[in-house]
Amino acid sequence: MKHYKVVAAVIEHEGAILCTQKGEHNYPYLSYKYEFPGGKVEHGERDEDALIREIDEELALCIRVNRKIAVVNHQYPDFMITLTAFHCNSTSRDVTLVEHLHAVWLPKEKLKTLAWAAADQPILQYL
Ligand SMILES: Nc1nc2c([nH]c(=O)n2[C@H]2C[C@H](O)[C@@H](COP(=O)(O)OP(=O)(O)OP(=O)(O)O)O2)c(=O)[nH]1
Repeated sequence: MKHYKVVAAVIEHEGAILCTQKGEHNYPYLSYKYEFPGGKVEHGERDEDALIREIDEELALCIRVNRKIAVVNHQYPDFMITLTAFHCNSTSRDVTLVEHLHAVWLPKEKLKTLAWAAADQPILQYL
C-alpha cells in the first residue's frame, strides 16, 4: 500500500479561508471533494518549502506559512496519507486555477457546508 506525505495550506485572508475543489478523479471517493491546497512533499524537501512551491504551482498565489495546525493519518481504500496542515496567510485572494475545478473563500463557520475529502474532516475541528 502506498503511503504519501502530503502538506496542506489553510490560507486565511481577511477572515476567510481558501477551499479548493478537485475535479473528477480516478478514485470516486476523491472526485469533486474539497481540500486545502497543497500536495506531496518531495524527497529532502522541507514541509514549508513544499507548501510554498505547491501553492505557487497550483494557484499562482504567494503565501506565508505560519504554525502547524494538525497532522492526520488517513487510510483511503487505495493508499494512505499523512496530511500535515499549516496555517498560512496570503496578501491577496486572486487565484489562478491550474489544477482545481473551483475555489471559494469562506469564513471558518461555513467550512462544514462543503463536501471535504475524508482526510480533511479532522482538520476542520482545529480551525
Ligand atoms: N493537497 C491536498 N491533498 C489532499 C488533501 N486531502 C487529501 O486527502 N489529499 C490527497 C489527495 C491526493 O491523493 C494527495 C495529494 O496529492 P497531490 O496534491 O500531489 O495530487 P496528485 O496530483 O498527486 O493526486 P490527485 O490530485 O490526482 O489526487 O492527498 C488536502 O487537503 N490537500
